[in-house]
Amino acid sequence: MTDRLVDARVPRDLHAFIAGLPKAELHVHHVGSASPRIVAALAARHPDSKVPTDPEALADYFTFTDFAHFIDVYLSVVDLIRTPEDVRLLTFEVARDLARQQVRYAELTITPFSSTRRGIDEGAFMDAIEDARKAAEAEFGTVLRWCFDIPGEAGLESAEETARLATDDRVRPEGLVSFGLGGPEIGVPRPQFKPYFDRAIAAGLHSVPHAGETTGPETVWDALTHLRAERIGHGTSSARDPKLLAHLAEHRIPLEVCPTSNIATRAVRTIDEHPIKEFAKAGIIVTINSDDPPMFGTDLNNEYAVAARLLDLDERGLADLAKNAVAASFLDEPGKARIADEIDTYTADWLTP
Ligand SMILES: Nc1ncnc2c1ncn2[C@@H]1O[C@H](CCC(=O)c2cccc(C(=O)O)c2)[C@@H](O)[C@H]1O
Ligand SMILES: [Zn+2]
Repeated sequence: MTDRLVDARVPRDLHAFIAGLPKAELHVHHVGSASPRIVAALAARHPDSKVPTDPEALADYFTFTDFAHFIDVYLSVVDLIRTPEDVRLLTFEVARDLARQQVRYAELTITPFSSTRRGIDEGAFMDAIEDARKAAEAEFGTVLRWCFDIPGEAGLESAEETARLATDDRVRPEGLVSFGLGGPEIGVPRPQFKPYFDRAIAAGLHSVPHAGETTGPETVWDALTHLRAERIGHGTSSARDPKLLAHLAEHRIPLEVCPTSNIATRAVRTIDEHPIKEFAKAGIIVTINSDDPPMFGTDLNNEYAVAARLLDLDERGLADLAKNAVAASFLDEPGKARIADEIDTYTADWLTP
């Protein structure tokens, strides 16, 4: 973690505990994870790009006026990924950044439609992510799995293409575990995506749409009812609907909470107004995630520090948060047990005088 990311209101020893804590990341975007180092490597290959490579200029470039502005900037980074070798580099280097934070398991949200529509061959794209996944697991020990998401604003054509790539046995990659829906929510009603989620679920994939990030709780209800969501990406506006909070708690639907993201995209005004505490109080399974970490000037460790402050957690509370993510993941049971044991051993050792 760089110093820029150290929340001074969290004690240093808690930062150190978080830095070494084995973790699972359930909500992080592939392209949105391109660090300045990765952006510079890609921009060197494609010098006509408008994305700045100097870290200071990049930090400015990654300051957003609203959600629509964020998506515009996001798509300019998507434009940097033009070849299967770019895809492989991005994926492998993202795994390196996760491994450095002791992330043992990550579900990476990938938008294959954005790459295939830009002319990358679908088979070569799948080979690139799978090759990087296997190489990363061998080199770093970090297990990667994929969530393919529909960029909803790109229309039903993108839904059809994403569903095809996720369900056709000849193309779908081995590491694919779930199906999602991202991008702006305003003007992009969730129910229209039901047939595509039905196909993905029938093919054995888990349903993990974004909902309630930039619109109200009704979008979360829609994601539950029409898309059969098993976890909700963000779900921030659920806090405005007590019945929904009770439903999420009762049905054990975890929220993928990304606190700093919500401030950076201006979905929430200030970090102290973030509803994470209401979620925890309502008995909802809260998981902590980073979304698009370099774009939001954060990383997963910093998100745990933010959560520690907002939820007033000590080491045991942080270990429980990390175990929430492991339990809510789509890893197999032996894999989950292995990481949960590692979290317990690490925490017990840390707390032993
Ligand atoms: N916080 C976030 N909340 C929601 N989504 C987020 C977040 N962070 C990252 N994303 C990603 O942004 C993509 C958006 C891409 C998109 O809208 C679009 C529209 C039209 C054309 C094209 C194209 O590619 O040509 C793409 C989503 O698919 C999602 O994976
Ligand atoms: Zn997201």
